[in-house]
Amino acid sequence: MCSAAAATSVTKSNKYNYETLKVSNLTNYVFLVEINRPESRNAMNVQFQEDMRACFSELNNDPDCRSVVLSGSGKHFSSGLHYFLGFLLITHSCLDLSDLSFFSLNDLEPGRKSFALGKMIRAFQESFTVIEKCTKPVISAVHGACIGGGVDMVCASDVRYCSMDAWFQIKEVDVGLAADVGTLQRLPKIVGNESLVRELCFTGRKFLPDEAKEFGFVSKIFPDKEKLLAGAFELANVIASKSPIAVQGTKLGLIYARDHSVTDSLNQIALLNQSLLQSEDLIKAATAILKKQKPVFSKL
Ligand SMILES: CC/C=C\C=C\CC(=O)SCCNC(=O)CCNC(=O)[C@H](O)C(C)(C)COP(=O)(O)OP(=O)(O)OC[C@H]1O[C@@H](n2cnc3c(N)ncnc32)[C@H](O)[C@@H]1OP(=O)(O)O
Repeated sequence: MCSAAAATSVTKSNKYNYETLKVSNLTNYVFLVEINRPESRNAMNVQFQEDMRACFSELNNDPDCRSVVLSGSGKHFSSGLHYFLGFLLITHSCLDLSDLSFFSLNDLEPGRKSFALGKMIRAFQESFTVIEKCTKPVISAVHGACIGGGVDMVCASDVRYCSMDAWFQIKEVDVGLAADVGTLQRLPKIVGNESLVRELCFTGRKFLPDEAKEFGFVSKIFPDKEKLLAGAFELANVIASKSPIAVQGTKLGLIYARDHSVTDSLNQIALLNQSLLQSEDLIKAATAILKKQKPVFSKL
């Protein structure tokens, strides 16, 4: 079993060097991504969004990565949207990423102001959608608070585990906005209980691990953060030991099926597998079963 302490930091290479994320390469193709702004309880700022987009696109292309554990450093998983960004939303100001100056959208006429806000929202959305676009399974390991943007983030991951001290809050209504970066779109499909989803989204009430597990938001609860990470790494290692062709084809199939009809999804998987069934991984897996050996799959 892997521990957080056994993680090898890969920040020495330029590849995974981020201001707001700490990326470590665990053994056997497993990566750990930690939101690394503990002083603000991992609040999500503009730099964080940029780092997320870059990091998950890199992980997606990295043949040495087969599964990812997503965690938060310090006391909480994430306090959600950074206060300052909330303030910018209220004042309708924008950060110009080319020269890091602020400009007021209020100087724009309504049509242009509306397009500028749309662009900003889509950039926010993409910083979590990259988790879904990454074909390597992502396991969220939540401890402490997981608020607003934190819930949006874990909704985009493949598996959600938490520790006993975790709590969740879809807090957007309390800050005067309709959640617009993934919770309203993904949560109903995760939970399958529209009545409960609406209750949680309309009220912003906190929910705790036992309730989250009861309605299928998290699949396992661990006594503390250390055991949570150990459990998440154990799962990530099992996934990483399988054929990467099979695992990544499965993620593509599951996400497609979530968003399309059964007929369309059967067609999609037939088209995908008419290519993937020609992989050497099938022979390797079958031979290993017959010989009672552990298969070793090539990098993908
Ligand atoms: C990319 C995002 C896209 C979509 C966003 C969707 C909307 C939302 O996320 S709405 C939710 C907004 N978040 C909140 O309302 C949470 C506010 N924070 C808290 O409730 C608490 O801080 C806490 C997370 C429960 C943690 O409590 P505690 O452990 O007692 O720490 P504090 O003393 O409260 O805070 C320590 C330190 O962190 C700063 N901080 C906390 N949250 C944020 C934040 N969201 N943004 C910026 N900074 C934050 C807090 O100000 C403290 O700073 P000091 O300098 O030490 O005073």
